[in-house]
Amino acid sequence: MFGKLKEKLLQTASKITEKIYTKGEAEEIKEEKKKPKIPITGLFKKESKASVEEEKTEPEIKTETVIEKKVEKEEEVKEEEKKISLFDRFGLTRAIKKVIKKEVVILEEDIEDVLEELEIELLEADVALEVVEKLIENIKNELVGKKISPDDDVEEITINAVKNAIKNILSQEKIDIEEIIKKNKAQGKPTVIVFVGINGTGKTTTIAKLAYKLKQKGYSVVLAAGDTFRAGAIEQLEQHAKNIGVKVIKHKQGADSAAVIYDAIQHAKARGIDVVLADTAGRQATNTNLMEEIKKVVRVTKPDLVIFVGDALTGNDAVYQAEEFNKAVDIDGIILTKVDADAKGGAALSIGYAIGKPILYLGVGQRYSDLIEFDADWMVKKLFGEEEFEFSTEREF
Ligand SMILES: Nc1nc2c(ncn2[C@@H]2O[C@H](COP(=O)(O)OP(=O)(O)OP(=O)(O)O)[C@@H](O)[C@H]2O)c(=O)[nH]1
Repeated sequence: MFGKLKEKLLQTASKITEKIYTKGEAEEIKEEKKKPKIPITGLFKKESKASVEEEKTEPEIKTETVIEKKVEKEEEVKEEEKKISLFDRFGLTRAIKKVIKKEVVILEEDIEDVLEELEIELLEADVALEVVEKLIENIKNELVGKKISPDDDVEEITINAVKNAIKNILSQEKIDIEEIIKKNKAQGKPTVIVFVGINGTGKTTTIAKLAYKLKQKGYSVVLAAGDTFRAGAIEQLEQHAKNIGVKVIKHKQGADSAAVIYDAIQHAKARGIDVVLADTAGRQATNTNLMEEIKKVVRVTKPDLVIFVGDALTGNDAVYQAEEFNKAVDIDGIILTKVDADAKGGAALSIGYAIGKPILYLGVGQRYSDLIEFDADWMVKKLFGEEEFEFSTEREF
């Protein structure tokens, strides 16, 4: 996940580390690493005379056991010797570490060229320009002027500087959908969520995934077939609804989208249903008429949340579309789809910062369970290789 981005960020941290080593005239030292888990000494320890004597006085039947034990111990020793030599061969029991010999104060000129390279690479990874500029500024704020002494762990300082710079970009005010549902439930009303976005980003699919997730959490859900424009959209939503066991409120194709969603809300109120998830037709932000229509849908239905569904594969275009939809209907949050197919990761890093709204979930596949909650720490762990994410290629739709 986010392979390209991860590689560029880790490379930057390591290049800055090398700059500091050079400036601080670093030298290499050998340091003993933690011994492997098995207490090696325990295996080599000469058995005390007494214990050997004891074994000798053991009854005949035990002789076999003593010999077996000795063979077993020798085998363990051989095994361990093999491992030690392997460790030695790869130097895993001894680490080569660099330590700067004198204190270093990082100047902007020390890291300028590394950050210029990073700027180009991030743009190639589909990171929006304003996000690239902010990230570079954040790294400079973290490092320029920083004093590093010979006792400091240079690698840790540089990797943390890049991590903090990323975290700052990803830290938009989070929305807790369940909290909103519970609050509305207490007031006896459904939570209405309208999904907007351009064609083919995965709105219909994402609605089904969220309905599946909410149902698993014990909430009742009804879907509103508000995409009355695209041929087959209503049937597609109905199939998803059937697969996950929720109801769909629909009108004929071509009907007024706001009217369908309005009816779904009345249905939910009448039956005490917790959540209404409303689909809408995909539309280009440049299509003024269709943008006017989505404004009307939001005005009439007064949803608790307007969620923009963006396609991670479209990189900067997803950011542009999010900005346009945000101007038109003031979106509350983002769901980024097809992240499983997006090696670059630029949209995931950019879209929230560009419009100042949080990413709520990521779509990571074509199963109903392939919708995962998003937060800054989660993404930082993925970007800095502290956690891997296993995608599934299984398809449920
Ligand atoms: N790999 C992958 N495919 C996805 C994901 N989310 C949606 N898709 C696929 O994207 C395609 C479009 O999804 P839809 O839900 O039909 O898109 P839409 O936004 O409703 O499209 P319109 O109705 O034209 O607006 C489908 O083939 C989905 O299976 C995802 O997270 N990962």
